Amino acid sequence: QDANTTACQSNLTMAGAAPNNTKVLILGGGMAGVIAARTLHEQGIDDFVIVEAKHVFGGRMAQTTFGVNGSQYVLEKGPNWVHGTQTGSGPANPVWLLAQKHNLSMVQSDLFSNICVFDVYAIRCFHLPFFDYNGPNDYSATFNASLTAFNNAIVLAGERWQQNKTDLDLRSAYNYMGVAPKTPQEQACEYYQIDYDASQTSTLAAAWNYNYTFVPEAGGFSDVDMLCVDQRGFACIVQAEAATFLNTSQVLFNQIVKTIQYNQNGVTVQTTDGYNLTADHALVTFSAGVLQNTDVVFDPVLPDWKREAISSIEMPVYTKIFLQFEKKFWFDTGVGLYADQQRGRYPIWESLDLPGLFNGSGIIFVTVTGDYANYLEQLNKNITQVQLEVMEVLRRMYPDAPDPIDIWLPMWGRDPLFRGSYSNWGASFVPEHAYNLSVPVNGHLWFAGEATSVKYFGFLHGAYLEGQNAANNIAACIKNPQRCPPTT
Ligand SMILES: Cc1cc2nc3c(=O)[nH]c(=O)nc-3n(C[C@H](O)[C@H](O)[C@H](O)COP(=O)(O)OP(=O)(O)OC[C@H]3O[C@@H](n4cnc5c(N)ncnc54)[C@H](O)[C@@H]3O)c2cc1C
Repeated sequence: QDANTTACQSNLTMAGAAPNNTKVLILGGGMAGVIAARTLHEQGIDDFVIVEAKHVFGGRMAQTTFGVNGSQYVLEKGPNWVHGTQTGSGPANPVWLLAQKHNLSMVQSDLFSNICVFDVYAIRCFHLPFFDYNGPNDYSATFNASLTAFNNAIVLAGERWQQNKTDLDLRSAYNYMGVAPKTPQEQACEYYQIDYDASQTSTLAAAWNYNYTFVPEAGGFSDVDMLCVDQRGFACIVQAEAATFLNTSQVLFNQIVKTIQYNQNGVTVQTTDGYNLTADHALVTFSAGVLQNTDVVFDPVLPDWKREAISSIEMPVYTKIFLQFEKKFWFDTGVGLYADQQRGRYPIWESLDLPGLFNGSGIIFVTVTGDYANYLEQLNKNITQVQLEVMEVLRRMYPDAPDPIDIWLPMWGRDPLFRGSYSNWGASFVPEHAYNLSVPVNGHLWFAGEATSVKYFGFLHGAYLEGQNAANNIAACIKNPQRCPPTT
């Protein structure tokens, strides 16, 4: 564990004693779980315990210390951006507010064309360079056409939503609009707009996928993205927030929940260490990927409508592969796009060796998603093979590229605490599924997390708002039984 992270978490690195009986068990200490706990506290309810498998808060907000001795940096293996900030006096992204409260170091980046760096003189923006398997190739016109097609698909999705029409997957929406990316360059551009964000191939991503976060007119925040470069780690904002209101007796770290028994009176949770925790209510904040697998057993099994909703959401993998070189030899922009003959093969390259970021670090990372990320997980950390493939691509972009001095990648799909990176609506995931994901079972078993957010699924702010909302509902039920959900 990084010393920096421990500092963010203050005295909460100690696990508390197992409680006998509490009003609420909060299962999972990611963004949703910690904000749910804070909300209960704000509501005057402190009789709760957070049960977390790891020994720190943050969940998918997790970092690694990467690089050779003497040149190491704390990098984010999970979320890196606050997506959407605030427009004028409109609603503010609560994660943006939390980041400011805890003085998180961030840099503004424009994922769709360039990255802007603030230095002492000015704001400087750099433009996206393009490559394919023959080296540099300026297909910026194709990129712009692809951006227009994507924006048109979003408008179309919004119109269909307003008219109560069924969702279209993006492939169908593109066909409908007469857009059919065929060449490697066209497909790389399409990948940049779709798969890079939704972590899934365009045939599976729902067309109304992006309507809220970036669009203030639709109730979202703004189209500004802020990249976290804080060496305490992005998770610091959750850990430092937890330290403002929690005490050690409200936290049980290093406990993996194995079984959740529930009935019309309450909930009993068993952990792999043999703890039996009882409570009036339990709030499950585990990822959709965890719930789709058998890592946690519900007794009795969850009702059909709940299992259908959990099974219907996509939980694809998004993998960043970090590389460090003796010194930088690549583009001066934030992002470079590579078009391979195989769609999705090492397409998005992001430089961290920039003024305002980690200048002089020699670090670049390449992101793969969906099927290709699954393939990398099948290689099971065969880093030699990954390096061979990545370098084959990088040398198509830069024939004289030397070997890296360090390389690392996480395994989100294989991790039993996550089983994927973040949720995404497939075209067969209908609004009723979204509603059913968050609806409590038997009046005592509650659900929250990024996946239960209809407007902001996949995002940190979705997890934040869902944790807050569920805790407010639990508090209302505790204070007034007439406001409890039905027990059937
Ligand atoms: C690679 C990647 C990139 C991302 N990029 C961004 C981004 O740039 N911006 C953005 O807004 N979002 C991004 N996200 C999504 C964001 O990370 C999530 O939306 C958010 O962190 C989810 O929070 P949560 O509380 O719902 O779930 P989690 O963070 O998954 O919290 C659940 C907690 O439950 C714990 N747990 C699981 N199983 C058990 C068990 N059996 N027993 C006990 N504890 C258990 C886990 O350890 C975890 O702490 C990214 C995610 C990934 C993986």
